[in-house]
Amino acid sequence: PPKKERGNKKLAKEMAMCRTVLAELEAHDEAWPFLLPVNTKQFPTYKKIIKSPMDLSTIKKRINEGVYKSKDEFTADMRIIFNNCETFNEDDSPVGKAGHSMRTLFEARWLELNPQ
Ligand SMILES: Cn1cc(C(=O)NCCCNC(=O)c2ccc(F)cc2)ccc1=O
Repeated sequence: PPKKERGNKKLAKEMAMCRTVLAELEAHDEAWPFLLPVNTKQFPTYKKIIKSPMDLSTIKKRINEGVYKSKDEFTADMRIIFNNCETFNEDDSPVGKAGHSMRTLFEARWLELNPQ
């Protein structure tokens, strides 16, 4: 089949995997800080400190709107979530701890589905 068709099939498979991992993270008990964009009325300094806000609902939207051109763009947005969390939260805070465990969960699951 033509290159373009092969590429689209590959991307569809990659996005199906991204959807699977995203759904698993959303279902996790410690996903609550990351399900929606951080409320900047509740946390007024957030916008000043965090230059690239990201959350699981935004990633879901981007998958469904066909924004990602590869699984690497998906993983880059996922890692922004966890890096932002470390920037804004103490490691031993509830949100900080949730961020560390969700990052560990994501990276382990991602490796399972993407043997290097
Ligand atoms: C990533 N991050 C999150 C927070 C944070 O406190 N975020 C949630 C506050 C309250 N929101 C909920 O508890 C909630 C939200 C959605 C949901 F479906 C169920 C519960 C603070 C700093 C930070 O860096």
